[in-house]
Amino acid sequence: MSALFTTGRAFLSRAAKSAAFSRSLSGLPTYENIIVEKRGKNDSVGLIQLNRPKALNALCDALFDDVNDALDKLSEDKGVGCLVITGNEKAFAAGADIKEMQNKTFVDCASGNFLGHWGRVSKNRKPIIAAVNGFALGGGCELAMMCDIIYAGENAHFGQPEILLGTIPGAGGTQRLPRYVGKSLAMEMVLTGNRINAQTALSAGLVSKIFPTGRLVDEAIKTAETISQNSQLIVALAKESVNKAYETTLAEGNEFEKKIFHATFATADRKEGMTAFVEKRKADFKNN
Ligand SMILES: C=CC(=O)SCCNC(=O)CCNC(=O)[C@H](O)C(C)(C)COP(=O)(O)OP(=O)(O)OC[C@H]1O[C@@H](n2cnc3c(N)ncnc32)[C@H](O)[C@@H]1OP(=O)(O)O
Repeated sequence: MSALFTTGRAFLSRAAKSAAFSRSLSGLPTYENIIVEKRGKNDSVGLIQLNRPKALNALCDALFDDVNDALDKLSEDKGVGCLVITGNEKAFAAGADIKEMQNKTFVDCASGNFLGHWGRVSKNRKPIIAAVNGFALGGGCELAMMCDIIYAGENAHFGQPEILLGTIPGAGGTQRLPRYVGKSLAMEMVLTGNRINAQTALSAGLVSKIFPTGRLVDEAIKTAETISQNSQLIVALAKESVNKAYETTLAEGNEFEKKIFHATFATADRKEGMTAFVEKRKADFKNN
């Protein structure tokens, strides 16, 4: 067992203990494949930790069902303003579960819309930060890219190695990756299966910040807490507007943004934010 793995297990067992404690306070359900907690000031951050360490958090169907259920619960929770998804220190997630899909046929995939339920992560209205330590490969890299912000630990590695398994990415790897890191690097990653490290991911634009491995999750929670202090209503509109930039032409995107900007003037939070500035006090947003 490597020193790194020992550290990862220690991290997990600490997280598991604190999860058990906070679950009893928060009323969040327990899951087989993930640990869910509320963290940060006023429990305003929902933390989802992928928890299949023996399989390097391979994304089996049941794990994704757990993630989707937790996202639903946290999205309904008015006290939670931002979410963080993480793994452990060895792996964020090593991809879709190869053992689970090894014997699937085309008919199984097409008729069951295999991986279709993964897309719900990117449709969530609340912002999601991926805190990536260790391997983020295949579906693991795609899961990180479905989130709104990616922070990486110094030991993070990103890759789309599906080509080595005789297949291609199936949850956005050939679509999101070129938009984030450019065509040349994305093409090289997808066609060779080679991984990039955290530093390359930072300079190419896949991640916005790198932190020491042990500090990563706390830093992601800090940012999530900052986001949670803003109006949830306006945060959701801002997220929608930034995402529009990836779905439309520049002119259409600018038009959309202007309309949403005008729409914020119909909210009490916009009035409160500007009044608080003029009165030199902190805004007290009510999410309306
Ligand atoms: C959308 C499509 C996809 O995502 S396809 C999957 C893409 N991902 C991959 O191809 C990565 C596969 N994993 C690896 O290449 C390696 O595990 C590694 C480089 C991530 C780590 O290597 P290491 O030597 O450190 O660990 P092991 O290979 O011994 O793995 C430990 C344990 O985890 C199981 N495992 C790892 N990845 C997966 C996976 N994607 N699906 C299912 N299981 C996985 C691996 O089999 C080992 O378990 P064991 O019981 O010992 O067989």
